[in-house]
Amino acid sequence: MHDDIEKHARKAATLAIDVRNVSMRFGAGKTAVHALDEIDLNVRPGEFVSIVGRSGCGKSTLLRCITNLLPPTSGDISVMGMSPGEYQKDKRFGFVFQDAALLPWKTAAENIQLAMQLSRHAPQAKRQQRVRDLLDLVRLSNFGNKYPAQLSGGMRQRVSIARALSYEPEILMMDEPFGALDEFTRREMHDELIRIHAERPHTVLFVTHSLSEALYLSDRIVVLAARPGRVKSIISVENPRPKGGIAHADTGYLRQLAELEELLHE
Ligand SMILES: Nc1ncnc2c1ncn2[C@@H]1O[C@H](COP(=O)(O)OP(=O)(O)OP(=O)(O)O)[C@@H](O)[C@H]1O
Repeated sequence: MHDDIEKHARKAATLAIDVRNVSMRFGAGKTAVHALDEIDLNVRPGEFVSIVGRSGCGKSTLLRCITNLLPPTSGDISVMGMSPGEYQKDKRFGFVFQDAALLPWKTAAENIQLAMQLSRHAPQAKRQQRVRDLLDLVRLSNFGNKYPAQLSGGMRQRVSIARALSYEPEILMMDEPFGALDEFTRREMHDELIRIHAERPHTVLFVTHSLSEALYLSDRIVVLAARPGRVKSIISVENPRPKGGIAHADTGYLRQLAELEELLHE
């Protein structure tokens, strides 16, 4: 028994995110929505894991449960060995959403600086240098004094990524971050994200509707099925991004893409 507890503690400490048997039901009786059903998944530190599935299969609900925005109806979640509530209080997740949600009356640099100020992360004297470093990281060194309306959609998402990284989160939660971008900008952002992840390794949980995006970016892909939302399959990407990205025409990539398509449409 004691061994079991110790084994579990060791396992929990080595996982960034550990979701065990999590179910989520909204409402009660006949109108209840069974959004998540006995979900099991884990993410190792530094791993890039995507969640894909049709609209309504519970992707955002799962993210909300993990980040303490929503208590699951049953099951256990631990984040770096802590409950989501403890983790959020102690460390904070980095968030990037589809809408960059920048304050329009503040410049790119001020938006990043404000996030640092609110999280009381870096000492005030160091904040300006940190903002410059982050703008460099997302390749916007010359745009720090521009307002969101003066930036393209891709640039706004770069600011949003810099803002999320400003308080050095261990875990980045990305919910359809490139969903509103055109295909060219989206691909450019994929390579940017791969580069940023290589320069500043952190754990990423990434929600997307795009199978090709998931395959291009991830180490593993969790495929959710809908009604109720459950894990249908977890796929290890054969040639994951640290090896320098995958050509979109690579045969392994195309085979895994077809496998994912089949899983989602069967
Ligand atoms: N607060 C809520 N109250 C009631 N039902 C909810 C609530 N939030 C989500 N749901 C329901 O739970 C299910 C899962 O929703 P969720 O938003 O997690 O799906 P999703 O996979 O993120 O969808 P999409 O890809 O369209 O963003 C849906 O049927 C949705 O209507």
